[in-house]
Amino acid sequence: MALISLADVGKSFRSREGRSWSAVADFNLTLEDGEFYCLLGPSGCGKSTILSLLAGFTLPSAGRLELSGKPIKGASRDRGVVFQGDDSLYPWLTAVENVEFGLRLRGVDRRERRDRAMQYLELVGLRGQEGKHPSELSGGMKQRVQIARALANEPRILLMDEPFGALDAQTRGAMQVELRRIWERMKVTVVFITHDIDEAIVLGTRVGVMTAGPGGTLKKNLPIDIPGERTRGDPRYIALYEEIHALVREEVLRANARRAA
Ligand SMILES: Nc1ncnc2c1ncn2[C@@H]1O[C@H](COP(=O)(O)OP(=O)(O)OP(=O)(O)O)[C@@H](O)[C@H]1O
Repeated sequence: MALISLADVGKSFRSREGRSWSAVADFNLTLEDGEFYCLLGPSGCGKSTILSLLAGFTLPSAGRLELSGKPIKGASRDRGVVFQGDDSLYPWLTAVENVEFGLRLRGVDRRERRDRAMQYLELVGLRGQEGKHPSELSGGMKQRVQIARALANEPRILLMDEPFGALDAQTRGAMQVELRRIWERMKVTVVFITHDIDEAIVLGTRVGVMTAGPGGTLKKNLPIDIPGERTRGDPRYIALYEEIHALVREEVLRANARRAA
Protein backbone atom coordinates (compact mmCIF):
# COMPACT_ATOMS: atom_id res chain seq x y z
CA MET A 1 0.00 0.00 0.00
CA ALA A 2 1.23 3.49 -0.84
CA LEU A 3 2.27 5.67 2.08
CA ILE A 4 0.47 8.70 0.66
CA SER A 5 -2.15 8.73 -2.03
CA LEU A 6 -3.89 11.68 -3.65
CA ALA A 7 -6.72 10.73 -6.00
CA ASP A 8 -8.35 13.51 -8.04
CA VAL A 9 -7.64 15.95 -5.25
CA GLY A 10 -8.94 19.49 -5.68
CA LYS A 11 -8.88 22.50 -3.41
CA SER A 12 -10.87 25.64 -3.98
CA PHE A 13 -11.16 28.80 -1.98
CA ARG A 14 -13.93 31.35 -1.93
CA SER A 15 -13.11 34.98 -2.59
CA ARG A 16 -14.62 37.77 -0.46
CA GLU A 17 -17.11 38.42 -3.25
CA GLY A 18 -18.20 34.79 -2.96
CA ARG A 19 -16.57 33.55 -6.15
CA SER A 20 -14.97 30.09 -6.04
CA TRP A 21 -11.26 29.95 -6.87
CA SER A 22 -9.51 26.72 -7.76
CA ALA A 23 -5.99 26.44 -6.28
CA VAL A 24 -5.42 22.78 -7.20
CA ALA A 25 -7.47 20.45 -9.41
CA ASP A 26 -7.48 16.73 -10.30
CA PHE A 27 -4.19 16.09 -8.55
CA ASN A 28 -3.12 12.43 -8.63
CA LEU A 29 -0.02 11.11 -6.91
CA THR A 30 1.14 8.15 -4.85
CA LEU A 31 4.23 8.28 -2.67
CA GLU A 32 6.04 5.24 -1.31
CA ASP A 33 7.77 5.01 2.04
CA GLY A 34 11.29 6.45 1.93
CA GLU A 35 10.87 8.62 -1.18
CA PHE A 36 12.37 12.09 -1.46
CA TYR A 37 9.79 13.78 -3.64
CA CYS A 38 10.44 17.29 -4.96
CA LEU A 39 7.60 19.39 -6.31
CA LEU A 40 8.29 22.15 -8.82
CA GLY A 41 6.03 24.53 -10.70
CA PRO A 42 5.39 28.17 -11.54
CA SER A 43 4.48 30.62 -8.80
CA GLY A 44 0.87 30.26 -7.72
CA CYS A 45 0.34 26.80 -9.25
CA GLY A 46 -0.65 25.30 -5.90
CA LYS A 47 2.53 23.72 -4.49
CA SER A 48 2.04 25.10 -0.97
CA THR A 49 -1.62 24.13 -1.12
CA ILE A 50 -0.60 20.51 -1.76
CA LEU A 51 1.80 20.64 1.19
CA SER A 52 -0.84 22.17 3.40
CA LEU A 53 -3.28 19.38 2.43
CA LEU A 54 -0.64 16.74 3.22
CA ALA A 55 0.04 18.41 6.57
CA GLY A 56 -3.69 18.35 7.30
CA PHE A 57 -3.79 22.13 7.83
CA THR A 58 -6.57 22.27 5.27
CA LEU A 59 -8.94 19.65 3.83
CA PRO A 60 -9.53 18.89 0.14
CA SER A 61 -12.64 20.23 -1.57
CA ALA A 62 -12.66 17.22 -3.92
CA GLY A 63 -11.06 13.81 -4.26
CA ARG A 64 -9.36 11.55 -1.74
CA LEU A 65 -6.21 12.17 0.25
CA GLU A 66 -4.94 9.22 2.27
CA LEU A 67 -2.05 8.31 4.51
CA SER A 68 -1.51 4.54 4.76
CA GLY A 69 -5.02 4.03 3.38
CA LYS A 70 -6.75 6.35 5.88
CA PRO A 71 -8.09 9.81 5.03
CA ILE A 72 -6.02 12.74 6.31
CA LYS A 73 -8.38 14.62 8.61
CA GLY A 74 -6.01 17.03 10.31
CA ALA A 75 -2.47 17.70 11.44
CA SER A 76 -0.62 14.98 13.28
CA ARG A 77 2.78 14.30 14.72
CA ASP A 78 3.51 11.70 12.01
CA ARG A 79 3.99 14.66 9.62
CA GLY A 80 6.61 17.27 10.49
CA VAL A 81 6.57 20.59 8.64
CA VAL A 82 9.48 22.91 7.86
CA PHE A 83 8.73 26.31 6.33
CA GLN A 84 10.81 28.88 4.54
CA GLY A 85 12.47 31.41 6.85
CA ASP A 86 12.58 31.50 10.60
CA ASP A 87 9.18 32.95 11.51
CA SER A 88 8.06 29.73 13.10
CA LEU A 89 10.79 29.60 15.77
CA TYR A 90 9.89 31.09 19.14
CA PRO A 91 12.28 34.04 19.60
CA TRP A 92 12.12 33.89 23.41
CA LEU A 93 13.24 30.25 23.51
CA THR A 94 16.79 28.98 22.98
CA ALA A 95 17.62 26.59 20.14
CA VAL A 96 17.27 23.54 22.37
CA GLU A 97 14.04 24.82 23.94
CA ASN A 98 12.61 25.35 20.46
CA VAL A 99 13.50 21.76 19.51
CA GLU A 100 12.02 20.46 22.79
CA PHE A 101 8.79 22.39 22.41
CA GLY A 102 6.63 19.65 20.85
CA LEU A 103 8.03 17.06 23.26
CA ARG A 104 7.14 19.31 26.21
CA LEU A 105 3.58 19.67 24.95
CA ARG A 106 3.35 15.89 24.78
CA GLY A 107 4.48 15.58 28.36
CA VAL A 108 7.82 13.90 27.65
CA ASP A 109 9.81 14.23 30.86
CA ARG A 110 12.42 16.92 31.19
CA ARG A 111 15.48 14.77 30.98
CA GLU A 112 14.36 12.66 28.07
CA ARG A 113 13.24 15.64 26.04
CA ARG A 114 16.55 17.43 26.61
CA ASP A 115 18.48 14.30 25.57
CA ARG A 116 16.38 13.87 22.48
CA ALA A 117 16.58 17.55 21.51
CA MET A 118 20.36 17.49 21.91
CA GLN A 119 20.58 14.37 19.77
CA TYR A 120 18.72 16.08 16.93
CA LEU A 121 20.68 19.30 17.29
CA GLU A 122 23.80 17.21 16.93
CA LEU A 123 22.37 15.51 13.84
CA VAL A 124 21.88 18.89 12.14
CA GLY A 125 25.35 20.05 13.18
CA LEU A 126 24.34 22.47 15.92
CA ARG A 127 25.96 21.01 19.03
CA GLY A 128 27.43 23.89 21.01
CA GLN A 129 24.76 26.34 19.76
CA GLU A 130 21.92 24.98 21.89
CA GLY A 131 21.85 27.90 24.34
CA LYS A 132 21.51 30.58 21.68
CA HIS A 133 18.27 32.36 20.86
CA PRO A 134 17.09 32.60 17.22
CA SER A 135 18.30 36.21 16.99
CA GLU A 136 21.85 34.99 17.70
CA LEU A 137 21.78 32.35 14.94
CA SER A 138 22.41 32.70 11.18
CA GLY A 139 19.69 31.94 8.62
CA GLY A 140 21.17 28.48 7.92
CA MET A 141 21.36 27.70 11.65
CA LYS A 142 17.75 28.70 12.15
CA GLN A 143 16.70 26.36 9.33
CA ARG A 144 18.68 23.61 11.04
CA VAL A 145 16.81 24.28 14.29
CA GLN A 146 13.52 23.99 12.40
CA ILE A 147 14.61 20.68 10.88
CA ALA A 148 15.78 19.37 14.28
CA ARG A 149 12.48 20.45 15.83
CA ALA A 150 10.48 18.62 13.14
CA LEU A 151 12.65 15.49 13.46
CA ALA A 152 12.48 15.46 17.28
CA ASN A 153 8.84 14.42 16.99
CA GLU A 154 10.02 11.43 14.94
CA PRO A 155 7.64 11.95 12.02
CA ARG A 156 7.24 9.42 9.21
CA ILE A 157 7.00 12.26 6.73
CA LEU A 158 8.87 15.53 6.54
CA LEU A 159 7.00 18.23 4.60
CA MET A 160 9.27 21.07 3.52
CA ASP A 161 8.07 24.27 1.85
CA GLU A 162 11.03 25.99 0.18
CA PRO A 163 13.04 25.56 3.37
CA PHE A 164 16.26 26.90 1.87
CA GLY A 165 14.69 29.58 -0.32
CA ALA A 166 15.94 32.48 1.77
CA LEU A 167 19.52 31.25 2.19
CA ASP A 168 22.63 32.38 0.32
CA ALA A 169 23.95 29.96 -2.33
CA GLN A 170 26.78 28.60 -0.21
CA THR A 171 24.68 27.92 2.89
CA ARG A 172 22.00 26.45 0.68
CA GLY A 173 24.47 23.98 -0.85
CA ALA A 174 25.67 22.94 2.61
CA MET A 175 22.09 22.50 3.84
CA GLN A 176 21.25 20.32 0.83
CA VAL A 177 24.15 17.99 1.62
CA GLU A 178 23.06 17.91 5.28
CA LEU A 179 19.44 17.15 4.44
CA ARG A 180 20.37 14.31 2.05
CA ARG A 181 22.53 12.83 4.81
CA ILE A 182 19.72 13.11 7.37
CA TRP A 183 17.24 11.57 4.93
CA GLU A 184 19.59 8.63 4.27
CA ARG A 185 20.13 8.11 7.98
CA MET A 186 16.59 8.62 9.28
CA LYS A 187 14.76 6.82 6.44
CA VAL A 188 12.07 9.48 6.63
CA THR A 189 9.86 10.24 3.61
CA VAL A 190 10.34 13.79 2.35
CA VAL A 191 8.06 16.02 0.29
CA PHE A 192 10.06 19.08 -0.68
CA ILE A 193 8.79 22.16 -2.48
CA THR A 194 11.25 24.25 -4.41
CA HIS A 195 11.55 26.70 -7.29
CA ASP A 196 15.06 25.49 -7.98
CA ILE A 197 15.49 22.73 -10.59
CA ASP A 198 19.08 22.11 -9.52
CA GLU A 199 18.00 21.62 -5.90
CA ALA A 200 15.29 19.16 -6.97
CA ILE A 201 17.73 17.03 -9.00
CA VAL A 202 20.45 17.10 -6.35
CA LEU A 203 18.04 16.08 -3.58
CA GLY A 204 15.16 14.08 -4.97
CA THR A 205 14.46 10.47 -5.80
CA ARG A 206 11.58 11.79 -7.93
CA VAL A 207 10.55 15.20 -9.20
CA GLY A 208 7.02 16.31 -9.97
CA VAL A 209 6.31 19.30 -12.21
CA MET A 210 2.97 21.10 -11.86
CA THR A 211 1.00 22.97 -14.49
CA ALA A 212 0.33 26.70 -14.17
CA GLY A 213 -2.53 27.82 -11.90
CA PRO A 214 -5.30 28.52 -11.32
CA GLY A 215 -6.27 24.94 -10.70
CA GLY A 216 -2.72 23.61 -11.06
CA THR A 217 -2.29 19.89 -11.40
CA LEU A 218 0.53 17.41 -11.76
CA LYS A 219 1.99 17.58 -15.27
CA LYS A 220 4.74 14.98 -15.08
CA ASN A 221 6.73 12.88 -12.64
CA LEU A 222 10.38 12.16 -13.39
CA PRO A 223 12.46 9.62 -11.46
CA ILE A 224 15.96 10.84 -10.56
CA ASP A 225 17.87 7.67 -11.17
CA ILE A 226 21.39 8.83 -10.34
CA PRO A 227 22.96 6.74 -7.56
CA GLY A 228 25.46 8.26 -5.13
CA GLU A 229 26.45 11.90 -5.07
CA ARG A 230 25.06 13.94 -7.95
CA THR A 231 27.48 16.09 -9.86
CA ARG A 232 26.37 18.90 -12.14
CA GLY A 233 28.65 17.75 -14.95
CA ASP A 234 27.08 14.27 -15.08
CA PRO A 235 25.32 13.78 -18.45
CA ARG A 236 22.31 12.28 -16.62
CA TYR A 237 22.06 15.43 -14.49
CA ILE A 238 22.30 17.64 -17.60
CA ALA A 239 19.66 15.67 -19.52
CA LEU A 240 17.24 15.80 -16.57
CA TYR A 241 17.90 19.49 -16.01
CA GLU A 242 17.08 20.25 -19.64
CA GLU A 243 13.92 18.16 -19.60
CA ILE A 244 12.60 19.68 -16.36
CA HIS A 245 13.59 23.18 -17.44
CA ALA A 246 11.58 22.82 -20.66
CA LEU A 247 8.54 21.52 -18.71
CA VAL A 248 8.67 24.35 -16.16
CA ARG A 249 9.33 27.01 -18.77
CA GLU A 250 6.27 25.96 -20.77
CA GLU A 251 4.13 26.41 -17.64
CA VAL A 252 5.72 29.72 -16.64
CA LEU A 253 4.95 31.07 -20.13
CA ARG A 254 1.40 29.76 -19.84
CA ALA A 255 1.03 31.46 -16.44
CA ASN A 256 2.36 34.76 -17.84
CA ALA A 257 0.01 34.55 -20.82
CA ARG A 258 -2.95 33.97 -18.47
CA ARG A 259 -1.97 36.93 -16.36
CA ALA A 260 -1.67 39.16 -19.44
CA ALA A 261 -5.06 38.03 -20.86
N1 LIG B 1 -5.98 30.39 2.15
C1 LIG B 1 -6.17 30.78 0.90
N2 LIG B 1 -7.26 31.52 0.56
C2 LIG B 1 -7.47 31.90 -0.72
N3 LIG B 1 -6.66 31.59 -1.76
C3 LIG B 1 -5.56 30.87 -1.47
C4 LIG B 1 -5.25 30.42 -0.15
N4 LIG B 1 -4.09 29.70 -0.21
C5 LIG B 1 -3.70 29.73 -1.49
N5 LIG B 1 -4.57 30.40 -2.26
C6 LIG B 1 -4.48 30.62 -3.71
O1 LIG B 1 -4.25 29.37 -4.32
C7 LIG B 1 -3.34 29.49 -5.39
C8 LIG B 1 -2.16 28.56 -5.16
O2 LIG B 1 -1.36 29.07 -4.08
P1 LIG B 1 -0.09 28.32 -3.52
O3 LIG B 1 0.47 29.15 -2.42
O4 LIG B 1 -0.44 26.92 -3.19
O5 LIG B 1 0.89 28.33 -4.77
P2 LIG B 1 2.46 28.04 -4.86
O6 LIG B 1 2.64 27.22 -6.09
O7 LIG B 1 2.94 27.50 -3.59
O8 LIG B 1 3.01 29.51 -5.09
P3 LIG B 1 4.49 30.12 -4.82
O9 LIG B 1 5.42 29.31 -5.63
O10 LIG B 1 4.37 31.53 -5.32
O11 LIG B 1 4.73 30.03 -3.34
C9 LIG B 1 -2.94 30.96 -5.46
O12 LIG B 1 -3.71 31.58 -6.45
C10 LIG B 1 -3.29 31.49 -4.10
O13 LIG B 1 -3.62 32.85 -4.16
